[in-house]
Amino acid sequence: MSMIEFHNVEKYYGKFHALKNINLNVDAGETVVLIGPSGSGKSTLIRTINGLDPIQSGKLIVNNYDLSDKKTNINKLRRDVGMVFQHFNLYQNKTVLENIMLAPRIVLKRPEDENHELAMQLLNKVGLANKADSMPSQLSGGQKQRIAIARSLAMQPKCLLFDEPTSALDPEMIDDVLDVMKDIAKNSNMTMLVVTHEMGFARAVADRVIFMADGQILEDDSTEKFFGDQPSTDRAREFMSKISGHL
Ligand SMILES: Nc1ncnc2c1ncn2[C@@H]1O[C@H](COP(=O)(O)OP(=O)(O)OP(=O)(O)O)[C@@H](O)[C@H]1O
Repeated sequence: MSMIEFHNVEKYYGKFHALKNINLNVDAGETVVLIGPSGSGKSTLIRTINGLDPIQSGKLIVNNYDLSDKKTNINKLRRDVGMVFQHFNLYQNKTVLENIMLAPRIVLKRPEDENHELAMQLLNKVGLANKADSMPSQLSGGQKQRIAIARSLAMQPKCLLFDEPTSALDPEMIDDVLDVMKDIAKNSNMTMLVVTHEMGFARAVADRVIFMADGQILEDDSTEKFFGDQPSTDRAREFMSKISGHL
């Protein structure tokens, strides 16, 4: 079953053509990694999926919601499609536990004891149960990102979008965050779309790798093909050789 379908999608920022004729299908439960040079449209593409960036033409269906139709209730869609950002976006004046419990309480009306129990389970899952009563400012970047992931998971979404979740982190923090993401990819049925330069993560858990350049999808390959054979386009081969230090 498809979770995400792009049909001939075009996106402009003013006159700038940011997404060009995007056709993409992601099945429920798939883990897909998006790579490509800076400015190629990766963030724009995943931000269209939960309606953060509107599209101008084509058809975009996410979890059976039609994002090409302006009447679609985006807030309902966002209950099922979570997003983890590069800069965490935690509520600074709320404790870690409150950060995780707030949206399920307000949006899902989850009963308080159940909400608390699930939040604590998620804190355990990301290895930060001892930080429940801390404020975000007391955490390292890697810890903040693990809390942001736990907060997204608390909504029990069907799909999670990650926009360069480790790019703002010190190198020694990155693996802790990637381990949490690998665990989700391996042990849940969630659909995951991840913009990242972490090729080790892509090799370990991605079903597919998508390479973008200049607002277009140039490669959409199985992980085995992308890393096993050479990518088929010159642009992707050139990109991979530039980042080979990270492999
Ligand atoms: N709000 C905006 N208004 C105008 N132009 C934008 C806006 N957001 C992005 N762009 C432009 O769209 C292009 C694609 O940006 P996007 O952030 O999607 O690229 P990216 O592949 O995610 O890059 P990076 O890896 O650097 O984050 C860039 O040229 C960028 O300058």
